[in-house]
Amino acid sequence: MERGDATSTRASSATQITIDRDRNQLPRPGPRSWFISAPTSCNTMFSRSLPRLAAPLARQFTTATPNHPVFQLGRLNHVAIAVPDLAKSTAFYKNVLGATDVSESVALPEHGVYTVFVNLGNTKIELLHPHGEKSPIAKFLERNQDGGMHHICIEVDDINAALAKVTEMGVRSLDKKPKIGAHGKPVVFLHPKDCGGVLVELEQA
Ligand SMILES: C[C@@H](C(=O)O)C(=O)SCCNC(=O)CCNC(=O)[C@H](O)C(C)(C)COP(=O)(O)OP(=O)(O)OC[C@H]1O[C@@H](n2cnc3c(N)ncnc32)[C@H](O)[C@@H]1OP(=O)(O)O
Repeated sequence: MERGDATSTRASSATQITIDRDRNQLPRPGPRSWFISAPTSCNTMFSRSLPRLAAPLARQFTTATPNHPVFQLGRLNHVAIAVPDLAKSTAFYKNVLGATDVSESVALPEHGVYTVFVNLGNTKIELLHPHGEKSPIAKFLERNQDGGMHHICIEVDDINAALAKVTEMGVRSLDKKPKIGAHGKPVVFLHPKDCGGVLVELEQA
């Protein structure tokens, strides 16, 4: 069922949600299931976005207990760009665009990348270059030989709560547990196919 079908199949949606809540479980993860499954934490948002739904259904949502801890989304930490030539791309931001706060190249073998951070003040650009033969960005660079935008990183205040919520809503994370990312803080990556075609990194701020 697509999001636009919600009002026309109101009765079946309500039944589904009630069954899921009563079993204390949510619908199985699957493509786009998080648009329609309305887990308990989104109940207020869901009911606001469909104000014409019957009032008893909205009240039923707001009294339910979330199955996961609550977390807050923060600012955009960085936009990562995979590049075939790290020195050349660093020079572009430094010498052509005039960036003044540019880090040295740092090897992160546990992530299979070298990174350079270009600090713009309001956010950062992370230049990524493959490190080692099993780099997770190698295939990406094979497909995008001039380089390209690889992921975005958004801060959260509680990475475990964020991971629990996205998992509950059917979004695949690429690791079962958070890893320590480029800033020495826990991170998780979310599958680009579940995030509108963009690889999304969440970082605990
Ligand atoms: C240091 C740290 C930090 O900032 O803290 C980092 O940056 S580490 C940065 C490097 N680490 C990571 O990226 C870790 C998470 N990444 C991964 O686990 C992987 O790279 C995946 C995202 C699962 C992709 O894996 P893999 O390349 O083996 O899969 P694949 O080539 O078969 O791709 C599967 C589908 O996803 C798409 N796809 C692959 N990478 C993508 C990306 N970056 N953005 C958007 N779409 C992407 C492909 O086009 C393909 O779509 P089609 O099927 O339609 O063709």
